[in-house]
Amino acid sequence: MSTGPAALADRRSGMKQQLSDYLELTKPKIAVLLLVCVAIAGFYASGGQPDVLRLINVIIGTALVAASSCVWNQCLEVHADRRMERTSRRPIPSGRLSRYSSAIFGTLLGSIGVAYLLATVGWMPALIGVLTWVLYVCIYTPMKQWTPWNTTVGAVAGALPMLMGWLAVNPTLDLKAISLFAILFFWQFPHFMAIAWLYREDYEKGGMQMWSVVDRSGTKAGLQAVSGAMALLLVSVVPGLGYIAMPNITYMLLSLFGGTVMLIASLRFFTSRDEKTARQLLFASLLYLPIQLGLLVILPSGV
Ligand code: HEM
Ligand SMILES: CC(C)=CCC/C(C)=C/CC/C(C)=C/COP(=O)(O)OP(=O)(O)O
Repeated sequence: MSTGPAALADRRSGMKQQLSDYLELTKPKIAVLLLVCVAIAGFYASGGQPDVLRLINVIIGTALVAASSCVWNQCLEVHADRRMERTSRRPIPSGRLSRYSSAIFGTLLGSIGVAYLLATVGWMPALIGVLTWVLYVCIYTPMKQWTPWNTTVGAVAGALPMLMGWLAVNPTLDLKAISLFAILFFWQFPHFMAIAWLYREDYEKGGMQMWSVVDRSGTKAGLQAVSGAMALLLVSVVPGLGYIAMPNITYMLLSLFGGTVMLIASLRFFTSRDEKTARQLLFASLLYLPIQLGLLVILPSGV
């Protein structure tokens, strides 16, 4: 084996590339927003006075289990990912990482994550973590090839981590916990229908049965976005109700405003269905979620 400076530099850059490939497998951008949501759920569940260590622990455990689910998702979807432009350069379809080593990596992440959750925040968040993993990897992932209802199942998997954050600090799932779950659940319809429309040709190539593929006119994707945004507008107000005698009016008004922006963006997408309205809706969705949930941190008196 060559040990000259050039060979050493080559080996170092190869290792760097591998590390960045393994990181890419965990879909870190989605994970960041998801973990912000988990943190806010935990903060909100504690009535604004969180046990910081428990909060950090549930974030770490959820990050590991979510990363594992994303790795396994890509191990199972390699053939479809290879056919789609958006995903063809991912580490497994492009041949930079093997399916085998990725599956081992995903299994390690998941096992450590579940053990970590069990050891630090108890069995309830750990159980929801396992259920979410199974829902995402074993049900949602294959379902994408069968039916457009896959998004509804994916949205349950996307929203369940809210309950992990909640249950880590509060063992009772009440109306506020359910409203947090519902906010994240309904948010995903406008978020994803914009994406499903933008990448409809790609999804078709990958054999994915999204609403934008089974109905090429885009009417059904538009309707799903608008229905999701309407439901989102309604449920986002619920955390402001607090005790009936003391509703958090500021929170409720700001929620109505944010929800209306999402609804208008969804309606524009429904009526025009072009690149511009879809991109605007996707952008609005990515801005809306951290702001909406941030209101629960800034204006906690509605708890
Ligand atoms: C049915 C559920 C969901 C589906 C099918 C979905 C799908 C996707 C896809 C395909 C992209 C990539 C878009 C692109 O490359 O332009 C994306 C972007 C994104 N998603 Fe979702 N998503 C879902 C739920 C979620 C959830 C629950 C979160 C976090 C709370 C989330 C956060 C994000 C973020 C932050 C981005 C932008 C990342 C980037 O720029 O690559 N998504 N989503
Ligand atoms: C704790 C735990 C297990 C959390 C998992 C939560 C999680 C990763 C939710 C993601 C929601 C979702 C359906 C994303 C899109 O995946 P996709 O497969 O449609 O995206 P792709 O086409 O880019 O691969």
